Amino acid sequence: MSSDDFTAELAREQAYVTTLYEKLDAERLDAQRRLDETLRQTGGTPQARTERDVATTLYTDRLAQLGSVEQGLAFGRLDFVPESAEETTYIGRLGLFDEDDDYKPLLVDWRAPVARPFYLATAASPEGVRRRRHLRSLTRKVTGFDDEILDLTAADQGQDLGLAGEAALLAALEQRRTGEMSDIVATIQAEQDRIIRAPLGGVMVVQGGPGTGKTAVALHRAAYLLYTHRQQLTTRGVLVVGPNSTFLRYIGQVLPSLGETGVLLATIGQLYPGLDADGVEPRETTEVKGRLVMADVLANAVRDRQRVPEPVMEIEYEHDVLKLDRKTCTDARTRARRSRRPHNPARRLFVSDVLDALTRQAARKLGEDLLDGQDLADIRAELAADENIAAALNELWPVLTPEGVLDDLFADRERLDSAARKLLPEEDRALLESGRDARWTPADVPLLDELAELIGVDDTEARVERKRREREDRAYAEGVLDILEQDEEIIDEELLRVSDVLDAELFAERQQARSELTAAQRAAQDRTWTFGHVIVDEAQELSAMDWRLLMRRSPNRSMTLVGDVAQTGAAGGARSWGEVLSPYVEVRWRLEQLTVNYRTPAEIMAVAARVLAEVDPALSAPSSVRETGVPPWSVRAPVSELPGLAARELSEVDGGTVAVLVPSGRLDEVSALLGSPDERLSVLTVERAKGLEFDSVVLVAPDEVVAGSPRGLNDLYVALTRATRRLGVVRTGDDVPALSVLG
Ligand SMILES: Nc1ncnc2c1ncn2[C@@H]1O[C@H](COP(=O)(O)OP(=O)(O)OP(=O)(O)O)[C@@H](O)[C@H]1O
Repeated sequence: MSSDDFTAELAREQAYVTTLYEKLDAERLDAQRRLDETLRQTGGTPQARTERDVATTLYTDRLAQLGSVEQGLAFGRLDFVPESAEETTYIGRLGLFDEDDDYKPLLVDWRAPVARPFYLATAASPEGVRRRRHLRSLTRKVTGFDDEILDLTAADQGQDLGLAGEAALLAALEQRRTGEMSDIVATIQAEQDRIIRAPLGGVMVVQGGPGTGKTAVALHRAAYLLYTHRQQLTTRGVLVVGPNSTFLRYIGQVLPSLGETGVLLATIGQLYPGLDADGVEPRETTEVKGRLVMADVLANAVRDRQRVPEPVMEIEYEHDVLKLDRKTCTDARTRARRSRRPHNPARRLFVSDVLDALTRQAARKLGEDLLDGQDLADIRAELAADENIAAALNELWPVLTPEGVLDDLFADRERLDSAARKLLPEEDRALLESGRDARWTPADVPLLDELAELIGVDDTEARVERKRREREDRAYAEGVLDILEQDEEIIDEELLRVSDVLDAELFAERQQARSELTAAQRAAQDRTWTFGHVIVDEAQELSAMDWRLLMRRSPNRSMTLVGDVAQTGAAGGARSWGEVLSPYVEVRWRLEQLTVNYRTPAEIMAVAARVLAEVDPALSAPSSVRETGVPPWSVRAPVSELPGLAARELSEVDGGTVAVLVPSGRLDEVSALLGSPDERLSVLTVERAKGLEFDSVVLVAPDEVVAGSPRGLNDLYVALTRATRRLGVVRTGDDVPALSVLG
């Protein structure tokens, strides 16, 4: 294309894109006007109010969505071959239609079926597409475009990796990293697209090496599923689980940039309402807590709290003594246990049987034959209200809380031994011991969740309280509305402005009430919430106990699990997907693989591949899409030289990000040394860097990373594959044979 032709074509694209933004602005105004109108309506029947709430939600969501697509609204264009039904289709972040022209699509949402050829068409299989164009833009200005002509003469384009829109893809990959992940909606590749659009039901595992876009794919899949199954999924919500809060912050913007705000992002440590478990503990302790056998340990711990007298318990009652013997209590306990109810609800049966026995005893003392049924009921009620008897019942079958049981278990060696002696060897039990009220760690959360199941947390009171608060809020809102209505009848024009102010306050309150009702937020407060779909990133890190918790949140087993067994760092993490999943779905899960590495350049991957071969010769590293021409470097130097090395890297990446990755034992030392005011520089352990990426990575003391855990080589592999442009290794101790290529 000549430069004149290019300029003219760019102007045409600009004109079209400008009309799209005009349309977007008009839609925003319209949604805002409708929202204002809805919020201004007052009073009415309860049904009218409910309808108003629904409309408020609808317009607020629409406004948020329209606000989120400002950058890169339209990013693609397809021109079809002349004989096809379509001619030209623009692809963008959401759908826009022309109401004046029979709702002709002006812009097609990337998730709509008609947009698919944009991601799938190849020269060999063009799907009716003649030309695919990627539009580049900055704010609302179109700055350029890249074309691909899809005819067979171009069939060898995209080399053997089969890349679509290669120029646009490479341009995206070469961008400096900002510390926040960005969406890939303009350059999704065919192998990724198939995963993003896979059917909703069932368990799908996406296995792929580092940088193959697993995280990106998982998030775009969430957006796709919400678009395609909106009705079903907005009520139950979608849960995305990530390995830690650093990671969640890193990915936090992707879904909002795709117009989706209703997804719950959480770590396992956040999946027990009311807790944000972020305590730290030795790796070995985490491993023991994650073992499946802990479910039996906890079941024993709860059973141990259901006691019987040895052999008799004497209770003072009204200047007399009542006796509870072992047999009576054992029978009551057996009946309560056989009910298969959890501990707290089963308590009612135990208490009832014991009270019956005590009532009979007290009646005998009073001369049984003289008493009628009413007398017996009165005695029973008195016994039930007696403090000593309540204390005895509490000793035998206490009301429990998950937190209380777990705290007691880990702080009291006798309890721990009793529950775990036959299940865990002495050294593992020692690892579980902690001080009372120790900070909860992420590994405690599935244990608390398991206990909540065993104990059956009685949330009746909380529920009643919630209902009461809802009623109060509603009554308050109605009161304000009534006042407004009366005022509006009597006040003159000028004073109406006062009611406008009041309206605004009320609107704000309604907004708050509405947001409290999103599925994601309700789910966050409710342990028993089950999600419409569950997505797990870095799924290889989860322990057997983590999986039990997640499966409870997904009884319909509609799940997308993304991860890489070669990157497993957790001692209790996955070695094979089958092993992890078979207890829950047997063989009913499907595997998808991603094979192209979009992050790490070939020069760095060559080093990482050698480490992978040592982890397991059967595993193969993904192929890199690009080379940088910059070989990784390696020096032997003391850590005192790190400030200089880090500064050099910062200037090399010219505004990009640098991470200094350290073995966990050196985190404090190196952080203090680098004490960086520059937010583009971070010091992280390899564990924390999992899932993240940086323009440049400096790995310190690789030998200590390898020696630091039973899966040290996996950790080394993770560390080497975090860089998008430059990699350096600072050796302080022994050489690591797997890195010998670096010299
Ligand atoms: N189709 C694509 N277009 C543009 N960028 C892409 C594409 N696919 C992946 N990327 C980019 O490649 C990088 C790696 O992606 P991502 O973090 O999702 O990989 P991953 O498989 O989760 O890696 P890891 O296993 O190391 O955590 C990201 O910067 C992502 O934006």
